[in-house]
Amino acid sequence: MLEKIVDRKKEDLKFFQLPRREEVKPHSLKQALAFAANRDGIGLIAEIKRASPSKGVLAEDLDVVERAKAYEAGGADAISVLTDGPYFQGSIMDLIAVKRAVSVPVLRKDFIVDERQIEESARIGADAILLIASILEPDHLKDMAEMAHAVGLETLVEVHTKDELEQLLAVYDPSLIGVNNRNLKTFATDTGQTRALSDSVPSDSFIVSESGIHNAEDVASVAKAGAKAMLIGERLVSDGDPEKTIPDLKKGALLG
Ligand SMILES: O=P(O)(O)OC[C@@H](O)[C@@H](O)c1c[nH]c2ccccc12
Repeated sequence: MLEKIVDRKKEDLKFFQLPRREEVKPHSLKQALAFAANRDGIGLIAEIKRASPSKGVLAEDLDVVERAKAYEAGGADAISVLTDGPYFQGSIMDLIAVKRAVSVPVLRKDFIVDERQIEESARIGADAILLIASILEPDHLKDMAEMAHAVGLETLVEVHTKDELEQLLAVYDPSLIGVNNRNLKTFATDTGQTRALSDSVPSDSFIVSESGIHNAEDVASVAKAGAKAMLIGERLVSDGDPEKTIPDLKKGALLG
């Protein structure tokens, strides 16, 4: 599946055009998450996605601006916006609209494989981008991260397995490491993955646990495993009252 997504991305990049630059104020993802980890025990990146390859349509008629404002009002420390069109029904317009509407940092979630997407991310006002270790060779990932930093973007580097993490750490030491709890072959999620990888993460890196977090027990488990932040999509995108759900989820960090 990941291969299919990346092939389609490369195909679409043949028609790439740079958007005009948004005049927006930058906000640091890392600072926001570190602040929240101290205050609440864990930081939260709340995600906006209409659909996903594993679950199909989650929220087709989603009003992304209204949802982003509700996330912010509920206490989300940052917002992630899926900008992939073919598989997640998102677009850079979603990110532009969200960034204009909130004052928490905004993460661009996409399949970044080409340096032009980095300049694009900076122009649309993203504060940070996701770089996925399973689609970029370690050296390439390092180059892309450095290019991103040079244009003022922060990076969240996502790994799925211990092997991937160790190969990456041999060449590059990211300060924000996302552990994806989703097995990309089966799509199954297991929050235990965060625990399985946390010992291999350098102590000065910040762990963001991603995927499959649905309730306060899941939050407690990833917090105990050493995650300083979590990325939650599905659970929040279809929630009737995210302003109430977000504080309830965060309380999980104080359990057990
Ligand atoms: O909806 P969930 O299970 O809460 O997961 C959110 C997020 O982790 C997931 O959307 C994600 C993690 N890594 C990605 C890479 C690309 C697209 C999406 C993702």
